[in-house]
Amino acid sequence: MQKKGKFDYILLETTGLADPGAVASMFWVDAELGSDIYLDGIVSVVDAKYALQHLLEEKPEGLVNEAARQVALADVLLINKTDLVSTKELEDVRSVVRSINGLVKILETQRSRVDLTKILDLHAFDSLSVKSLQDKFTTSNSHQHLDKSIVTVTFEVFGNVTDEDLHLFIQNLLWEKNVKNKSGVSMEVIRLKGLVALDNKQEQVIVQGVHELYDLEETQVKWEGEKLNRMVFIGRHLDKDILKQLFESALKR
Ligand SMILES: Nc1nc2c(ncn2[C@@H]2O[C@H](COP(=O)(O)OP(=O)(O)OP(=O)(O)O)[C@@H](O)[C@H]2O)c(=O)[nH]1
Repeated sequence: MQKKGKFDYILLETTGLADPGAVASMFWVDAELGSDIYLDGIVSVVDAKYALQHLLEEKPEGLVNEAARQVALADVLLINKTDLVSTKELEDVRSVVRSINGLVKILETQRSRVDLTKILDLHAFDSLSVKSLQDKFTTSNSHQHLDKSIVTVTFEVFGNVTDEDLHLFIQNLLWEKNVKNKSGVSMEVIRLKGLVALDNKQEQVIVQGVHELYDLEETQVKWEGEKLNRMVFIGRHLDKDILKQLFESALKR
């Protein structure tokens, strides 16, 4: 790529089978490194007609369903070709997408025609997303449609956590992968978002994670009243009760 001056925006289209998480991780640069580039957000497109077939396809043990992974990582999801399906079929696609990713913003399109302001400048990875995280947090937890499927798990817990205990909680999940579900299978977190209360900070802190990368960012928003930590996990083999218990035990007594 050669161009004088700065780019306004870089849109990177991956191949159909790509894992967007791996690509996103490369661009998710630490703000302190002073890079001009920041990761704005991940947009995925599914075809209304074939989405269910692809999303619900069971892959052999150990293999991931790429379509479901792309939905899991998306900040915005276009359900395209809505003219080719009935209202009921569209509703089914929407509900499966929602069960995989409880945070994603869904847009329904024909010929992928979309208002650009809805897919650019998302700020999905920075502290500006606090408001939207709060708004979205009302989403309920997904019920699993398949045992091995990707789901969204959310919970809220009052309290404070120390910096160290929060890092330990996240690292056990993302790095050590030693947090297991009730069947003894390690939980696999693909995307993580949270609003947390650190014991030594007045402001709300946002946690973001993609694959094994994660980041804590202090926001400008001060806590008011009781501090309610909100966590969202998207991944496989997740168990809400165990995750919540673990987070609770990380909180300061
Ligand atoms: N009926 C209908 N057809 C569409 C729509 N959007 C795209 N198509 C048609 O679908 C065909 C395939 O286009 P796409 O599915 O967009 O193909 P693509 O995503 O570029 O293909 P890959 O990158 O290989 O996945 C083309 O003939 C398009 O004109 C739509 O909303 N409705």
